[in-house]
Amino acid sequence: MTSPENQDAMLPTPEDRTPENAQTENPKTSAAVDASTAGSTPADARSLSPDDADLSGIRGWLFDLDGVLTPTAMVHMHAWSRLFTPYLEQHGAEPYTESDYFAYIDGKPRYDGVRSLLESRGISIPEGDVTDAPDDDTVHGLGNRKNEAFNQTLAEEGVEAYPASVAFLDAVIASGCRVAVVSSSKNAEPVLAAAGIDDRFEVIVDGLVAARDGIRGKPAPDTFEHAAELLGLPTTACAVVEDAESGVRAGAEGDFGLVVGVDRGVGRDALRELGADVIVDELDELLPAVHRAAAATDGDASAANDRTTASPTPEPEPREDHA
Ligand SMILES: O=P(O)(O)OC[C@H]1O[C@@H](O)[C@H](O)[C@@H](O)[C@@H]1O
Repeated sequence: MTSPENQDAMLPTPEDRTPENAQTENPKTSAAVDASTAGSTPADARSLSPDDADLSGIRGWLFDLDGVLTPTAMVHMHAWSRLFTPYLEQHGAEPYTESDYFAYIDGKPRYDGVRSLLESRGISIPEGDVTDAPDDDTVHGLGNRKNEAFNQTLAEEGVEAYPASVAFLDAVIASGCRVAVVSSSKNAEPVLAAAGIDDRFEVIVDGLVAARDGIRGKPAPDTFEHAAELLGLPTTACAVVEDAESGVRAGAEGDFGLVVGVDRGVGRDALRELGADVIVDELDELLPAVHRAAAATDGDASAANDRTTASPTPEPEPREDHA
């Protein structure tokens, strides 16, 4: 079993990111974002610190999985590298780097990741279909090859959830919030089960659900919106929790109450510019805000209770009729 700590140690830092992969477009401002400025805080930074976050209107939490709840972004990353490092070499293309993962693949549905990376190298191959064998030279064949590598690592190493994410998850559940997982991965259920946290979620919208129901994947907000609907909550009462560029874009694009960016390597400035409202390194930084919101709700409830149990309002004195 690989511990989250060990996997964390392998995570790329913002410094590992190259300027060329960090060029993104802010869906809210349409401004070009250059994450090579990571480390400096723009003067107009609008993201709240976790200490200032007001969670009082939030009744549902929509969690991404890989990189937010479990360190499986690393497992995906390695599986993609096992696919594309030899593949690009064989095609005489620019070598595959970790930066390519963040720029073209992270958070997106499997075959969208393949298309996006191949497009970046000007390589065009047939689409094929999901039944393609892993050694077929098609978009689906390559995706299936990557999936074999992913499942092999998962079986060999297992997965442990991030302890801080589990602490946060349990705190929001205890505070009465509803929770869902929203993942592009078709392997979300086995990953949640391997991490022992599958029983905590009442709703799971994963790559299988999206493909079955024809829901657009991240960076479109649709899978998050679908999860809010299944929870029976308006999107404005839900918070999106994401670590990937495509996922934060999806959250910013929708009308959600809050977008929390977890910095696992994308970089704080890039997350902020993509539309994250609050940025943390670990989710337990938001525990004080959860407790504050729960205390305020309890306070409201007991005040309402006091009002209903207080002695009834006396009948008004009969008005003297001076007419
Ligand atoms: O191939 P899967 O398991 O369906 O996953 C698709 C994608 O799922 C996302 O959650 C990951 O961030 C990506 O790295 C991954 O490629």
